[in-house]
Amino acid sequence: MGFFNKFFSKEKKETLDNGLDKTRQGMFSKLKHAIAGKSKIDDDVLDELEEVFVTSDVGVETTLKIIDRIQQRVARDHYVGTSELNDLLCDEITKLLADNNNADMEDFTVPADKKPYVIMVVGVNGVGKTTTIGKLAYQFKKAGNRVVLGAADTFRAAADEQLEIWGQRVGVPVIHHDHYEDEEKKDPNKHPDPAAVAYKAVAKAKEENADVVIVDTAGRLHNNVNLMNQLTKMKNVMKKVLPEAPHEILLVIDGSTGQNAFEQAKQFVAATEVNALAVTKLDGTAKGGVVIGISDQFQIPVKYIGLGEGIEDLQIFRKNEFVKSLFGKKD
Ligand SMILES: Nc1nc2c(ncn2[C@@H]2O[C@H](COP(=O)(O)OP(=O)(O)OP(=O)(O)O)[C@@H](O)[C@H]2O)c(=O)[nH]1
Repeated sequence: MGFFNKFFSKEKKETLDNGLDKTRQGMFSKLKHAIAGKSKIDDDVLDELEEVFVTSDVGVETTLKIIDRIQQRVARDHYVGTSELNDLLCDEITKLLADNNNADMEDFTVPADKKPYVIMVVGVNGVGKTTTIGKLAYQFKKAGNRVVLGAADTFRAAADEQLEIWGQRVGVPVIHHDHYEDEEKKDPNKHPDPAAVAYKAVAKAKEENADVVIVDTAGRLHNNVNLMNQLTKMKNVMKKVLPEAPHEILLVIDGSTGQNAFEQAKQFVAATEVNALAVTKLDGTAKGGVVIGISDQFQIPVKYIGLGEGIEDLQIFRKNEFVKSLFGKKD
């Protein structure tokens, strides 16, 4: 599908229920199988349950926590029938996620006392970084904010162009490196300094009294040290314009890669001070359980979830709604 068609062919945004369809169906069929012929939650059912969650990409540690909680409930309430399992799981997983103390965001607003609010977006190539930036810009603008984008992924020429298209689509300015519009200076072997773009973007946002500036970064460098050095340089340069910048380092991870998403998150969290997460591509995958594990394992809030390619297909992650949707519960 062409780049533009992705936006325009979508008539309405994905609902959470639609987006999580595959994950829900996958988990349900496994759960059904796990309790087939059983009326009571016993050790065998718990063993099966463990397998269901591990194979649904929830991750081993988080799975063990869930099983432990169910075990305690069963011990406390003596006889718990398998018919109650769904409610029990929904209840305990919601509580587990609430335990990490990360309050859900209310809406797409940025703190009024941090102006411009600087978001640096990190993640490996192809996870949906640029798309997430475009969707975020759309939501922030819709909420009445003035938005500036910074195309600081100077390692891939296409990244610039893609962000420019998003900027035009949303109607927000995109700050590029100096070579961007100067054909003569374009040299595929020379990468303009991403830190210079980050600086320009924050300076422009400050000058224009913008509310939020979202800065893209390169997805992959030759090694972790390089990546870390570059991200550090970008942060330091932004601080020259605004000492408290960046306020947010948003790591974008691809939920459809399941356990790989965990590994990516681990590496980035070790390399830089990630303080917010976005998990993309939850539509069309049965691996959505990974959000439960990620939310539990990293003491970093999952702020956003990507549920499709359209401009409106980014939602605020609300633990309660997410778990309810996953277990097919209606209010
Ligand atoms: N189904 C689905 N596709 C998505 C989602 N988010 C992004 N994509 C698609 O994933 C592909 C990669 O997205 P990009 O935004 O280009 O990824 P990136 O991380 O910026 O990657 P580079 O531009 O290669 O650095 C695109 O085809 C997007 O349309 C999502 O939530 N759901």
